Amino acid sequence: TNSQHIPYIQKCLSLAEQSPPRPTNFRVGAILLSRKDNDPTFKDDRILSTGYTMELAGNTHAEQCCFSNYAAFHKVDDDAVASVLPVESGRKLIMYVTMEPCGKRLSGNAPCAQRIARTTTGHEGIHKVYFGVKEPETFVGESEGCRMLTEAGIEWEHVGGLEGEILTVAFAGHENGAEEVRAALGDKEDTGDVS
Ligand SMILES: Nc1nc(=O)c(N)c(NC[C@H](O)[C@H](O)[C@H](O)COP(=O)(O)O)[nH]1
Ligand SMILES: [Zn+2]
Repeated sequence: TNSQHIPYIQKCLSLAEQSPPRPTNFRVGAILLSRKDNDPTFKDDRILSTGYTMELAGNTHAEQCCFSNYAAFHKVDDDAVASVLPVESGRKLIMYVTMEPCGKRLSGNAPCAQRIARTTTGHEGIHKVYFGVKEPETFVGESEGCRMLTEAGIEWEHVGGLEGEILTVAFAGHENGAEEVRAALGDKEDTGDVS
């Protein structure tokens, strides 16, 4: 069941709530952790880094800040973060994000799915990404993040149950945020069963 992932999505949501509201992006929170294989209790999880949208200067994304915070702690440039991520036999690197990592950014900055994929170039890197909601179509239409992760051989999983809370936080800086939340949630119903 995905209930064991909910506490992490909720922690990411608390991070997202620290993000300054803007109409030009979503407020998102991210956590990077190391998890022992075959440990369903998660009691040996090690949080490596966290990030939220615009935590760091400039037009920064939650996942981008998560990596950048980790790179800074280990005194390397952002683009060298893969080289300082832990590689431990019997453990995997896992990321939790309130929203599907972006596959395209209107700003043209490197999308987070690409940043996550790059951790596996020449290194073990991120094994799996859990997120609480697919990216709404507001900025880029049909989201590409999951496809990019799959192409990079990175697993991903949608952890359902908190979509309303996540979208309400994400859209807080938007002119008609509540309406956009309803629309985004409504999209889900369209794709759901037709009972
Ligand atoms: N996963 C994710 N984490 C974030 O921290 C964030 N802000 C977005 N947002 C996705 C959205 O598609 C982009 O915010 C817009 O496409 C505008 O692009 P910029 O953010 O200006 O580069 N998505
Ligand atoms: Zn992003």
